[in-house]
Amino acid sequence: EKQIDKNKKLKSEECHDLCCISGNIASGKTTCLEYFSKTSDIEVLTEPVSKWRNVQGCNPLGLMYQDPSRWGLTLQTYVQLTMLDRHVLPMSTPVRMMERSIYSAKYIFAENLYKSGKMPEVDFAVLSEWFEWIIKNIAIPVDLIVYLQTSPQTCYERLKQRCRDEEKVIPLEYLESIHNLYEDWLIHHKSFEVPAPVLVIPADHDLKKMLHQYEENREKILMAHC
Ligand SMILES: Nc1ncnc2c1ncn2[C@@H]1O[C@H](COP(=O)(O)OP(=O)(O)O)[C@@H](O)[C@H]1O
Ligand SMILES: Cc1cn([C@H]2C[C@H](O)[C@@H](COP(=O)(O)O)O2)c(=O)[nH]c1=O
Repeated sequence: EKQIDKNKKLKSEECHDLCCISGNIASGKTTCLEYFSKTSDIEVLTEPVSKWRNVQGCNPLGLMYQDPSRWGLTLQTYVQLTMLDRHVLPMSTPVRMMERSIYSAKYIFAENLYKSGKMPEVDFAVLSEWFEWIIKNIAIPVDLIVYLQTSPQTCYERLKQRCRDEEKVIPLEYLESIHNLYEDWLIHHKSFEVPAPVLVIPADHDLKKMLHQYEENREKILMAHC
């Protein structure tokens, strides 16, 4: 009976659900979103990486990896803007799945640049003031964070296999830092406030096992808010 109620609610206009798929670089977020995009009544928003690689003919992602101290703020400001743009898009389906969020851009990537000494204090202060203003003045509801939990080594192998030009300079240590920041935030609750409940999915497995796990968690993911 509870199940029928949930299904009714899912179909009704009132029930909207935003689920953010989070995890390290090359952890399998896009692959996960592609899988769920085959479900009807779900809107899937992947990260606008193509914009980060090409804004009016410039490539802030590539520039950041070449010279993080000079271009970190430029990239993170643009990431913050494009994430915000995604968050405020009116929802046209009962469920939206989105790759990462404005929170992970700030709490993981900007934080990593700053903590590793690659973002100057003044840049981090300006970015932080922008971020604080946004989350104070604009509603950014998130109902569930799905954390694809991988080892940095797995991501390193998948990253090499995907072979994005800009990312060829990424060493394993970079993925380890990102991993530790994710773990401190979403698992150990040691750093920043977590804006929604977290569903942890172990994601070192092969694709077949991953798809099986997505099926097992389908209801939790798609009905987080209902
Ligand atoms: N479970 C998996 N096992 C092996 N390779 C995978 C798996 N999931 C994704 N991949 C591959 O790893 C690379 C990164 O996956 P992707 O979904 O683009 O990650 P993300 O969006 O998190 O950066 C891609 O080449 C993808 O085909
Ligand atoms: C959110 C965010 C991302 N990046 C970088 C990290 C990766 O190189 C790409 C995103 O790729 P993924 O395969 O989807 O993880 O963008 C960044 O530098 N800063 C950020 O805030």
